[in-house]
Amino acid sequence: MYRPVIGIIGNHDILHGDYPAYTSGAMNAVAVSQVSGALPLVVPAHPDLVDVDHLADVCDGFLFTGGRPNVHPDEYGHDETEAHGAFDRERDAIALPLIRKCVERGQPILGICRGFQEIAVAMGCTLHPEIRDIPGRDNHRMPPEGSLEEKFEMRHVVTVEDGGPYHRLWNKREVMTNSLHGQGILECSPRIVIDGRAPDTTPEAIYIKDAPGFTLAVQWHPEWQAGLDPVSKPLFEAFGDAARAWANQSRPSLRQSA
Ligand SMILES: N[C@@H](CCC(=O)NCCCC(=O)O)C(=O)O
Repeated sequence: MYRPVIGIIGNHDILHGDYPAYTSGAMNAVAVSQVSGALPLVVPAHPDLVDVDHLADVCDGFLFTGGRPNVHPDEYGHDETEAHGAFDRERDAIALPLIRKCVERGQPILGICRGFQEIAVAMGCTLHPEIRDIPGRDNHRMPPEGSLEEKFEMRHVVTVEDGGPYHRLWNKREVMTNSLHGQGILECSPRIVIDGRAPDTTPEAIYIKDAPGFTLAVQWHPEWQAGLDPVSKPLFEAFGDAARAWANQSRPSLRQSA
């Protein structure tokens, strides 16, 4: 079976105190390779190094991963405040136009956490820098200390719409998810459908209205134990199927030679 190429849009990082690197958590690559059945390609998301049109032609789909830096509020018309924390302007400069390009041409995208927020902003939503400060909302951040198991522990239910794409994927309307974010969607744009919410109403699962391709994005981290988790596995499998279908349609010669 042809393994489509999935570009992984990760982060600009500093390793060992001073060594600049373009990184993505290993669990993203594992999920893409072993669950989506695709070739994972980590992309250095910097406009001096890659261009969006070239990337879109090289890859069959894109995973927009989690990442601690926040989308810069300039991208949705808000002023920068201390609560916004750190940024990755270079990733913003690649991710947002790439999302718009993929949506326009029907190329599959999957958004995780920061990636979910990028997809929302690229389609016109605004973000709140710290959703736990909104009255009635819970703290969705990960515990500051603890093992990976503790950080990625299941924390709350997400309820999805009856008959929507997530309901069809899981054949159930309530699923348990982890939670490792501080920001969240504040004002939703007409292009984004909020399909799933946490019990405190925080948007957790979205897709893009009238998009010709796969555009699912979740605020939690399905890459955690993606091959075992009954919620993550169908999500990554469906993403891989969509990327394979894109490759079949856009690059049949590559597929036949594989
Ligand atoms: N910065 C955003 C997004 C949070 C997010 O993606 N967290 C993942 C952290 C894991 C990692 O470093 O990859 C927010 O806080 O809302």
